[in-house]
Amino acid sequence: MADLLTDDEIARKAPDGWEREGDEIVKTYEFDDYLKGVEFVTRVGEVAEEQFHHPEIRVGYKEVEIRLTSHEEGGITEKDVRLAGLFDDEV
Ligand SMILES: C[C@H](O)[C@H](O)[C@H]1CNC2=NC(N)=NC(=O)C2=N1
Repeated sequence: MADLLTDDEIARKAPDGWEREGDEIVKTYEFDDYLKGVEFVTRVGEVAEEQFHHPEIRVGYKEVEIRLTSHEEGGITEKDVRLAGLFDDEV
C-alpha cells in the first residue's frame, strides 16, 4: 500500500493547475465544445483503467472536473499526483 503524501509533498508534486481539496487533488479542464470534453473523458478513462487507479469525473458544458484520491489509503498518494500528470498529457 502506498504512503500518504505530506502536505508539503502534495504542494510540490501536484502538477500545475491541480488544487488540493482535503483528501483530493482537483483540476477543471476547459474545452471549445461539449464533445471535446467527452472525448477527453474517454482518454482519461483508458489511462485510469491501464493504471488501475480511478478518478471521479464530472462532465459539464465545455468543462470537465477530475478529482483524484487513493481510496484504499484514505488520502493523496504518489499514484494520484502521477495520474494527474498522465491526464494532463491527454488534453
Ligand atoms: C479494490 C480497489 O477498488 C482497487 O484496488 C483499486 C481500483 N481503483 C482505485 N482508484 C482509486 N482512486 N483509489 C483506489 O484505492 C483504487 N483501488
